[in-house]
Amino acid sequence: MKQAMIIVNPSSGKEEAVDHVEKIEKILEGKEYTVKTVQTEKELDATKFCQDACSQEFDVVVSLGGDGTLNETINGMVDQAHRPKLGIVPMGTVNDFARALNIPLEPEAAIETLESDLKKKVDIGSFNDRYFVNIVAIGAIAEATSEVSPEQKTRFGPLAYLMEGVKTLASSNAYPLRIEYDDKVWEGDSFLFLAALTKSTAGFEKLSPDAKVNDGVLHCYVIKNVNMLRVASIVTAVLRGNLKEDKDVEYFQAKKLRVSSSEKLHTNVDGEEGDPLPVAMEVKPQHIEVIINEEAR
Ligand SMILES: Nc1ncnc2c1ncn2[C@@H]1O[C@H](COP(=O)(O)OP(=O)(O)OP(=O)(O)O)[C@@H](O)[C@H]1O
Repeated sequence: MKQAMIIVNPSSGKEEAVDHVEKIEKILEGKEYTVKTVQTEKELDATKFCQDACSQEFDVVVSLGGDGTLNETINGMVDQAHRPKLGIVPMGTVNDFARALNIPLEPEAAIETLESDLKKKVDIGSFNDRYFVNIVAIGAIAEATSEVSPEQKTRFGPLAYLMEGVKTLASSNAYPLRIEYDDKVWEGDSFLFLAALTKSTAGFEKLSPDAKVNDGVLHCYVIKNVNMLRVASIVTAVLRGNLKEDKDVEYFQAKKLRVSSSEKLHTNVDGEEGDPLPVAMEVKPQHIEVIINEEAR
């Protein structure tokens, strides 16, 4: 008998995740899975549940929650020998990974995706001893956006990050960065460094428009030491999807990176605070299989 686990974060989004469990169970049972539903209570529960599902060789794990739950679920499977297929039902305010995969953002529609037999292999990034699926940001802005409150997110959605970012960009300094990537090095002063696996960051789907979920590379943007008058044009470039063409932005692709600084600099990994510098990153190409629908293909 095939086995499926549903990992539910009841606190995600508008606290409506639990209302969707029954429909998911029905769909999976209809596909002849024995279904085990578990609820998270705190940080890292999703990782532990997913590790159990891997060691018991479950066929499918569904993450019913926001990007935090999804990130914790994926962290629970990356290192495992047996990795179940991943179903995603987005319940958060941003849902970057679902956006990147063209999985519907509306939960009812996303649940119907689970009827599908289509799958897509996606890249995962390692960041020191953990994993990410969307983006790593380094610099003062990265630190500020970790502080966006749940209330701000609910009220303003992705704009909350943009507002916090612009506020910080206008008041912070550039920092010296050394970025070793593949066999090259970039060294200089930077306001912000971004390493993106997917096109969607904080709900902005054009930040790194060329990044495909399965292209095996990190799309890297170094925003150099810009004069304050140029902040507005960089924000416009982000919104228009042409950040990499900006004269104050260095763009490159890399499979492997090491970032260090003489200053104490913080990082933001998929929207949460990460280790301070120095950090190492590497792409694990097409490492996880996600259930998608025809549209997402
Ligand atoms: N029962 C719970 N109550 C409170 N927090 C929880 C619970 N279960 C898990 N968590 C923690 O909540 C964090 C945030 O959850 P998640 O990202 O899924 O929802 P969200 O914050 O509403 O989504 P988004 O960030 O997209 O708005 C998880 O990373 C997890 O550590």
